[in-house]
Formats: sequence, structure tokens, C-alpha cells
Amino acid sequence: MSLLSLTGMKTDIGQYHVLHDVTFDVPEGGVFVLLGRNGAGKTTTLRSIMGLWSPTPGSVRFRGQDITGLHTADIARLGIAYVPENMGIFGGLTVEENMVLATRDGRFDKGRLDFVYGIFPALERFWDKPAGSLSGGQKQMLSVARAIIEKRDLILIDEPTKGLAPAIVDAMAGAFAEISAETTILLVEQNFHFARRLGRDMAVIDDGRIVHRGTMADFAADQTLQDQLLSLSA
Ligand SMILES: Nc1ncnc2c1ncn2[C@@H]1O[C@H](COP(=O)(O)OP(=O)(O)OP(=O)(O)O)[C@@H](O)[C@H]1O
Repeated sequence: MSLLSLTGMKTDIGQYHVLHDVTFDVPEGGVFVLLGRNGAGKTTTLRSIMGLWSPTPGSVRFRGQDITGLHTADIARLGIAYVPENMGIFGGLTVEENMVLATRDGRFDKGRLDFVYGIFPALERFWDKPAGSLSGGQKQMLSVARAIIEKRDLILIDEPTKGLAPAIVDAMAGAFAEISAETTILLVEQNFHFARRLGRDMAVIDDGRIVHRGTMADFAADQTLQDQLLSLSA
């Protein structure tokens, strides 16, 4: 059984038909990549999974349970975390306060905090600093750290490399490889070079429709297919 299954998902935002037919399965373990150009529908797909938009018709199943139409908080409680493109951190609060707000009951498990520091050592150094004073890369690390401060089954991450320097992107790739050893990641990306390093399975979305599904290894080896599908992203 797939960890997450999207079937025939259509999402309207106001009068706009944004998703027309989004169907794909995310298997448990590793990184699943959803590629697509600007405005293709990647963020809307993640927001529809999290209950922030309502797909009608269509269904979202998590571990076989139909979660379509549940409230976002209930979806999160089932073990799904969301790292939005704007990172969702509180600039006026310290790193520690941002992390506290991401826990269920305001307390850290010591072992878990060490696990997070092991992946993102900068957070320990900046623990008492305002999140707003961090660099772009450190903010992105904080936003991912908030998602893993408690163990989750699935993390949805929206374009985490956008605007980051290559060295930080490398650090992110290492971090995601570590995280994906315990938690399935659904990664939305435009950066194919980053995505291909991490992805096991993948799909391409264009104009609100899934136009390709397969393994990253097959996709990365097929230049014609890449030219055809990623040029949609030109
Ligand atoms: N709140 C909204 N109101 C109206 N249209 C919207 C809204 N949010 C998104 N859209 C439209 O829906 C389409 C898909 O947007 P979405 O943000 O899902 O794309 P994306 O693939 O995540 O793009 P990007 O890479 O730019 O974030 C776009 O045409 C966008 O303009």
C-alpha cells in the first residue's frame, strides 16, 4: 500500500480551475519528487493534501485512510508535516521559540533535539537569536527543523532550494538524505539538479495535470523525456 495516494484531484481556487487531474502514489520511504514549472500547480497540490484547499472531486488517502476534507490540524496530527515555500517561521521570535511552537506540548525530547542539531548544527549556535536575523539558508533549515522536531511519517516540502547559494543547497541535500532515512519526503522542486540527487520516484505536473510518473533513475537517464517535459518549464 502507498503511504499517500492522490486520485483524480481537482482543486478550484475561487473561480480558477487550478488542478484538473492530479493522480499519483507516494510509496513509503525515501524522497518522492514533484517537478513542475512556475504556476504548474505544485503548491496547490501540497495545500490540497494538507486540507488548506478542498479538492472536489478527488481523494487524498494517507495509509489507506481517506483524509479528504479533514481539517489541517487533524491531518497534521496523523503525522504529516508541511514546510511551505514562505517557510512559515516567526521572525520576531528566537530559534528556540520557533521550535517550541512546532512541538505538540511545548516540550522537547532531548534525544530528538540532538538528532535535529546533528542535521542542522547552525541551529544550536543560533538557538537564542531572533529567527529574523538568520540567513536565508538558516531560515530554511529552521523551517525544516520545525517539521522534524517530532517524528513524522511524511513531510511535504515546497521548493526548499529557492534562492539559496550552491553550498547551502549541498548542505540541504545531505540533510534531506538523512531525514529521508526515517521519514518519507514529498519534495516539490523546480531545481532538477537538486531533485535528481535525492528522488527515488517522481512525477511531473504541468497546467494542473500530472504529465509523467516514474522513477528518477529512468527520468534522469532519458534526455529526450527531460527535454520534452522540463521544457514545459522553460
Ligand atoms: N490564491 C490564489 N488565487 C488565484 N489563483 C491562484 C492562487 N494560488 C495559486 N493560483 C494560481 O494557480 C496556479 C498554480 O499555482 P501554484 O502556486 O500551485 O503553482 P506552483 O507550481 O507551486 O508555482 P511556483 O513554483 O511559482 O510556486 C497558478 O496559475 C496560480 O496563479
